[in-house]
Amino acid sequence: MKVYEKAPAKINLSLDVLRKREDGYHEVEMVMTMIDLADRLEMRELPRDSIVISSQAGYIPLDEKNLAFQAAKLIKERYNVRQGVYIHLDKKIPVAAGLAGGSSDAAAALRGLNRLWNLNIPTDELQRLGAELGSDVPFCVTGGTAVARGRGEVLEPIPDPPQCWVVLAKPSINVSTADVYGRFRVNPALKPSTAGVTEAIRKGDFAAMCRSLGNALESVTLPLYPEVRQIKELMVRLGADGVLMSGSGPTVYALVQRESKVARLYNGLRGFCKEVYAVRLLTSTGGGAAD
Ligand SMILES: C[C@@](CO)(OP(=O)(O)O)[C@H](O)COP(=O)(O)OP(=O)(O)OC[C@H]1O[C@@H](n2ccc(N)nc2=O)[C@H](O)[C@@H]1O
Ligand SMILES: Nc1ncnc2c1ncn2[C@@H]1O[C@H](COP(=O)(O)OP(=O)(O)O)[C@@H](O)[C@H]1O
Repeated sequence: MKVYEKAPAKINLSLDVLRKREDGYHEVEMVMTMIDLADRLEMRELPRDSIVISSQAGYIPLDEKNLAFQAAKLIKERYNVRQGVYIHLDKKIPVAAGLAGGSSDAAAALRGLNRLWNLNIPTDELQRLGAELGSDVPFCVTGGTAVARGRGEVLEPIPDPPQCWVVLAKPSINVSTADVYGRFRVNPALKPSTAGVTEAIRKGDFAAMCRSLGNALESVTLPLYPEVRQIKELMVRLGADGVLMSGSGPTVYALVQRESKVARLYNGLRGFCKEVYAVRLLTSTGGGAAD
């Protein structure tokens, strides 16, 4: 038997870092939503009891460092599954980009293996397992739009944002999430308004949502990598309605509602950056391409 799962990328519409905790993680408050840029996972039973990962992408680990491998190992151990699995990852989400590609693959593996092995694990338990794999995995288990607190695993679902285009540009630099959090210092003068974003979303007010976008981790990543700031500035010049770095970066996204602006942004960014994508938000009310 085979199962397939789509693993979409997330963007952070707001990301506030409240304080460093004693366990080394940071207490966050962020608004996350999914976009229609996704990896695809195929999961197939193996006759022997092992986990095998393959991918067309040459630049991700295929051993126990792969988050989909870790998800399979965790679920096998906890539910005493003696069957093996072959997982193929069709990678489309750029790696180490601030888009939670690995986390979404792990979440998709949890959902898919729950089906493949008929385990009937409830969603909240899949999220608890996900939290053992990474802070963004619980959100990726359900997707949608949510305020995430704690280290990212305490989730409050909220309505989807007003539908729009998302034009993303990933500069070819590698940013380590742990390094960015490690360098972060709380600055009350640079406090993103999670309440502003959620209020705008609840009112369906696209312009107010764009005005409220904010990411505290920009205070670390922008000074370290000037090209990230340059891309933000270019996006504004090219007519973006709202612009923000996602997660710890380095990907920057522009939100636009008018389709006529998308080609202008896409082409303008392509002159500056090799990896540029134009996609829709993945909302439940349509607009995101279904599988
Ligand atoms: C910044 C965010 C925003 O959505 O996304 P990305 O940039 O990774 O996409 C997340 O908080 C990243 O979540 P994730 O990538 O799952 O992080 P984890 O694997 O759990 O942790 C990697 C490292 O980041 C730091 N970390 C992570 C989350 C958190 N709330 N506080 C932290 O200090 C820790 O040093 C940890 O060792
Ligand atoms: N399935 C996977 N896809 C992408 N990266 C993975 C995967 N499994 C493990 N990794 C590793 O996780 C790290 C972070 O990748 P990713 O989740 O794409 O970034 P981010 O947390 O910035 O969104 C990379 O260094 C990569 O080698």
